[in-house]
Amino acid sequence: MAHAINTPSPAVEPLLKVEDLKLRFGGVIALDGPSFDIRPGEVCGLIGPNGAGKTTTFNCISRLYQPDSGQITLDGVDLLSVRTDQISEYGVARTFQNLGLFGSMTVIENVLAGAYHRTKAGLWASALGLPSTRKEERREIGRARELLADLGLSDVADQLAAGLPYGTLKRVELARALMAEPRLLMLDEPANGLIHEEVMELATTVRQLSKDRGFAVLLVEHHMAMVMAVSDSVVVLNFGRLIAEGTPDEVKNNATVIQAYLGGAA
Ligand SMILES: Nc1ncnc2c1ncn2[C@@H]1O[C@H](COP(=O)(O)OP(=O)(O)OP(=O)(O)O)[C@@H](O)[C@H]1O
Repeated sequence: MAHAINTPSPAVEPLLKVEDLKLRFGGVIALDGPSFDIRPGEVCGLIGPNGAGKTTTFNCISRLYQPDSGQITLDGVDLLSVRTDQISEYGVARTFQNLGLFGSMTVIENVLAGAYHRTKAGLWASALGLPSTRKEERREIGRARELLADLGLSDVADQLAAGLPYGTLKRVELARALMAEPRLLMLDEPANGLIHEEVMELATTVRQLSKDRGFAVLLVEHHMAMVMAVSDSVVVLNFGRLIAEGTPDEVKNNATVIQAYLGGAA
């Protein structure tokens, strides 16, 4: 079966390694040493009760926060020495809880904006319409149209983003992140604002694209059905510490996890 063949094997070297992260905000210990790995083509769900440290971990990896100590490496590269505005060059793409799209641009223009760090010419040369950039631009437009087709968005490609249904915009944002051809895609609560059917559809799409294209996914999400459906591995935090890690089934049946979600201390 495709699923069994594509599920990452433990023999594959991790792409992302997070080791012993510590971060304190004044008197609050937000992260108290979690460590975990994600392999290429693997979807990793990061869960935990409110205040567990999920967003803080996400923000350390996406370089919005600098941990007090610990290590984060992507394919051996020290991500902690990389600035937020450089992470896409290292193969990390992310989506935002409140959509980072431009309403006054068309869907395809928004998706193309995800590619500019990859083009040799860059945004300004393209804006000036220099002949040397036109060939590259045509290639990028072709890629954007393919991605839009993969995400079922061909019909809205030339429409303005403003006014499109929220579920559609979530897919546009995903397409834009994938335009950068990331090795690690980071999703920040993608289920937010979607109805259950849309969430499960998005879960299937993310899982399929990750397997087909071989990129890893870090998913921070409260929607348990989505996390359990999409993840190869699940990492559970509570009070800034890693309390469990395993397959969705292992984590679902873990007594410490159940206790943490019922409100008790781990
Ligand atoms: N910028 C900040 N300043 C001060 N404290 C913070 C900051 N960011 C997070 N914290 C604290 O760090 C702890 C971990 O927060 P974090 O947002 O990472 O948890 P979370 O698991 O994402 O929670 P939620 O599910 O509610 O979003 C919490 O106690 C939170 O109040």
